[in-house]
Amino acid sequence: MNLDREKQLAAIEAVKYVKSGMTVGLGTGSTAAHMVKELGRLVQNGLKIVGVPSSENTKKLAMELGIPLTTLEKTNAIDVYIDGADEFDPYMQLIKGGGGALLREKILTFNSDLVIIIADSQKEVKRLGDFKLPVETIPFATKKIEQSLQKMGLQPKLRVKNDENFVTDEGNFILDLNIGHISNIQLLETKLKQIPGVVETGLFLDMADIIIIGQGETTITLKK
Ligand SMILES: O=C(CO)[C@H](O)[C@H](O)COP(=O)(O)O
Repeated sequence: MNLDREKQLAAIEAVKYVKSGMTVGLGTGSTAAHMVKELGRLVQNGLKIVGVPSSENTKKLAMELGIPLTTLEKTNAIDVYIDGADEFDPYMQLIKGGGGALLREKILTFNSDLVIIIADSQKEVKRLGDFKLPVETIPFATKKIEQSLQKMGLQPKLRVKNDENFVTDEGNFILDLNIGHISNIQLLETKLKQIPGVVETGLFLDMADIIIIGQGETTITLKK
């Protein structure tokens, strides 16, 4: 099974929803990078779009490919947002944030008319929770949040990169939580958001309209 090829096929399929004149939200990660590259190719061939990147990495890639960009504050509406996911379940609920861009990703998702998730076949799970749930936290509060989450049995782990705390594009930290196969995911989201200093979680509940999954040499599409 070639997972990278599956990501690419899902990305190519998703880009078919993009038409000239649209404002397109650009996700982050290796699957989203395939989508940005495909859009770049189409832009070279005359597609007229404006992109809103969800991270500095995606911004850099899109600029290299000649995709015109704007910012969220300057745009009226995002027609379609395309991004990857770390896990999705049969109810189209997601865990995102493995790449650390969950805050901007969730903001773009919330502000988009159509949300398309693209994934390789390994991202599909019966129940969310094998992937460690990323939670973005304000540095000032992170130690205390960590203690609260420890008491909740969620085994928080401060994300580290190159021996330093991982810092998001918004200047925050990330705690990765072991949520297990928790039954009430909505309640967990509510509880996490109630902790002062928690900026956002990687639970994307009821946010995806379409999920396109690469499966071998083909794709499968789930719709809400
Ligand atoms: O949420 C994300 C980044 O914050 C990514 O979409 C998620 O981590 C999937 O990444 P990849 O496509 O590389 O598997």
